[in-house]
Order: sequence, then C-alpha cells, then structure tokens
Amino acid sequence: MSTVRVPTDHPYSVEIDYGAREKLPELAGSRSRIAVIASTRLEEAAVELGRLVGRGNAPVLNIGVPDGELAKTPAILTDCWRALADAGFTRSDLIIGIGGGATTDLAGFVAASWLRGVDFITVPTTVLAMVDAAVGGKTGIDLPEGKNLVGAFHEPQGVIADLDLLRTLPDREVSSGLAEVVKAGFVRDGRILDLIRESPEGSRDVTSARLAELIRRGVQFKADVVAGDLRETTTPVGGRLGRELLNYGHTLGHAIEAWEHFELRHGEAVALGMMFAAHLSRRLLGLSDDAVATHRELLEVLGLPTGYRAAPWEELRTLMGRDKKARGSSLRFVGLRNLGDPEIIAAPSERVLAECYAELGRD
Ligand SMILES: NC(=O)c1ccc[n+]([C@@H]2O[C@H](COP(=O)([O-])OP(=O)(O)OC[C@H]3O[C@@H](n4cnc5c(N)ncnc54)[C@H](O)[C@@H]3O)[C@@H](O)[C@H]2O)c1
Ligand SMILES: O=C(O)C(=O)C[C@@H](O)[C@H](O)[C@H](O)COP(=O)(O)O
Ligand SMILES: [Zn+2]
Repeated sequence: MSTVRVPTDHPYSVEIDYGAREKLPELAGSRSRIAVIASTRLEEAAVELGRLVGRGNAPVLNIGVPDGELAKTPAILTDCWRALADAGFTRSDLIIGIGGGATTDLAGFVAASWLRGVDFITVPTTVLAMVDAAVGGKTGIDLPEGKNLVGAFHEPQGVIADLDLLRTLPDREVSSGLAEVVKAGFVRDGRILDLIRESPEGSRDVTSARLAELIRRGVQFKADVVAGDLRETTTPVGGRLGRELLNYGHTLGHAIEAWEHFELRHGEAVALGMMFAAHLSRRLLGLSDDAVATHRELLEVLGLPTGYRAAPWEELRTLMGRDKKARGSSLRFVGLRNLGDPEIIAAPSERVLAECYAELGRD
C-alpha cells in the first residue's frame, strides 16, 4: 500500500501494508545468525515470522522477553546479551524486534550495544510502534528513576508495518497509539485532525482504510522530522523546530507514566502531557481557548484521558527534572502558538507550571 522512505545518512524504508511481512526475508538478506526478540505474549506471531525469515537462513534464535514495559530493564537487556553470547552472535548477524514499542525499544538497544552495533529490523505490532517507536532510531530502556534514561540512537535497516498484525490489538492499545498520531496533527499535519473528526469510529477501527491512512501520515511525519535532526539537537532545522518536536506532551507525560508505574499506557500519559502543554501554551504563547478545546475534544473522541491530578505535583516535578530536554535545572517544553505552529518554552516559572497542573486537575 505505501512505502515511506526515511532519508537519513543511513536511509531505510517503512513498508506499510496488509501482509507486509512477506517482505521480511528479502530485507533480512542472507545471514549466518538471526535473533528474534519478541514478548512472550506474541510468541505465535514471532515463531511464524521467524520461520518466514529463517527460510534459506540458519535457524532463528528466539529470545522471549516479558510483556510491555517490563522488558525495558537492565536485567532483561543483560539476558538478551547473554543469549547472543551463547549463540556466538557476530557483527554480520541480524536482530529482529517484533512487538509493541517497548519490545522494539529494547531490541533496538540490544542491537545498538551488542559488539557496539549490529543490524536490526523492526516489526511493530501496535499502532504506536508503527507510527513512532519502531521508526527513527531512538532505542533504550528505563530505570526506576525514570523513562528511557539509558539508550542510543541506532537506526534500523528497515521497518515492516504489517497492518494484519493489528487485528488482535485491544481497543485501549489502539487509542494509546492514536495519541502519537493526533500529536502529529496538533504540531504539524492538520489533515490528521480532520480525518479523526470526520470519523472517530473509523479512526479507531483496525480494519479501516481511515486508520491505515492515519498510520501512513503518522509515519510520514516522523520520517520527515528525524531525517532533519536524527540526534535531537536544540538548533532549529531550516527555521523549524527539530526532533524535540516529537516530544510534544512527553515532558509531563513521561513523569506521569513513571509515577503510575506504567499502569497508564504510554499514549494515555502523553495525552495528559499534551493537555498540560496546551494549558502552558495558552498561558505563555497565547494559544487560543479554541485550540485548547480542540485538544480536549479530539483526545476524548479517541478514548484518551484529558484530566489528571492523582500524583503530587512535587513528585512529578522531580521526575521531569530528568527529562532529556532539560538543561541544568531548567525545563524545556514543546508548546504551540497555534495548532501546527510549535515553539519551545524554555525555563517556564515554577508558579506557572504548578498552576497549569492544577488546571489539568480540573479538566
Ligand atoms: N523509540 C521511540 O521513538 C518511541 C516512540 C514512542 C514510544 N516509545 C516507547 O514505546 C513504548 C510504548 O509502546 P506500545 O504502546 O506499543 O506498548 P507495548 O510495547 O507495551 O505494547 C502494548 C501491549 O500490547 C500488546 N501487543 C502488542 N502487539 C499486539 C498485537 N498485535 N495484538 C495484541 N496485543 C499486542 C503487548 O503485548 C503489550 O501488552 C513505551 O516504552 C514508549 O516509551 C518509543
Ligand atoms: O522519536 C522521538 O524523538 C520522540 O520523542 C518520540 C516519542 O514519542 C517517544 O516517546 C520517545 O521515546 C521519547 O523519547 P525521549 O528522548 O523523551 O525519551
Ligand atoms: Zn511517545
């Protein structure tokens, strides 16, 4: 159906289609060893894909990891390294990460760190991983102190987004993935907002052409942004914000996600972070009340949360201090002047931040 090119220094493609997994053997090429890293919950799909790619290649090493965020830990990372060591994995071998964003983040970091870097391919199986996590080369794991604190930039050889794999995805996960898609709509691609508004039900239906189009647009947005600024500098690219743009909603979102010990889905936490960023933008960049209402309306129709006050502000503030955009003791937020017109908010006052959190509690 569509191929999105990611034109970085190591260009690669994202294949988006029903049945796209058929392209996996060609992409993998001929290898002495292939390891498939997948969550134990997706074992069936992983074994099927392993067989597919194993044809004509050496037997595939299946490395099962815990489900979801539980995989993004130093202990599981070590288990993966040791499985590769046992199998005698060399620099010409290949790692394939199959699953949601947590699994592809882990698999990517295993590939980035093993022998200082081996090839890897991502096969995302959630909406979120298709539009965001599996594309762009950010890999890593969490620590108890916060999200994604350890990692590396390591780009995949290619991404296979097989839309058939979404058929078993629970509704809550579909909504969570759509948070990253609507993020792209808020900060750049206004057509995404129209597509969601015209049919919220279609947008959430994994068999619909509308969701396929939203996924394509989400991938295109991500590809455009990372191609201009792979390593997330703070310098604008061609007069526009660089990769930091992709962090819209994540400064508070990651803090809430960590504070909730991942009981909230990543997209749910980001939805709350985007509402917070909208309040902050209204206060500091003059974002209109209408645009804030658009955030609330679209997040709600996607089944995402818009109000939150469970965590004490001081705790979230400490967690936000570990955000990668922070410089010294100052926080940096991605904000909006208007929908589609982003700008960095550097070092907002502590008073305004606390007041905006109180506003989030009233949403
Ligand atoms: N590297 C990046 O650029 C980037 C971007 C966005 C998010 N992330 C990371 O991605 C993670 C979130 O990803 P996620 O939302 O995919 O979560 P996830 O990986 O935790 O997967 C969510 C759940 O869906 C299940 N699942 C996956 N595919 C399925 C399928 N096809 N059918 C049924 N169940 C399925 C998983 O087993 C899991 O329980 C977070 O760790 C976040 O930090 C990374
Ligand atoms: O790819 C990016 O860059 C992003 O910021 C995308 C985010 O959606 C994603 O959650 C990412 O993992 C956040 O990265 P971090 O650097 O804030 O940990
Ligand atoms: Zn995200």
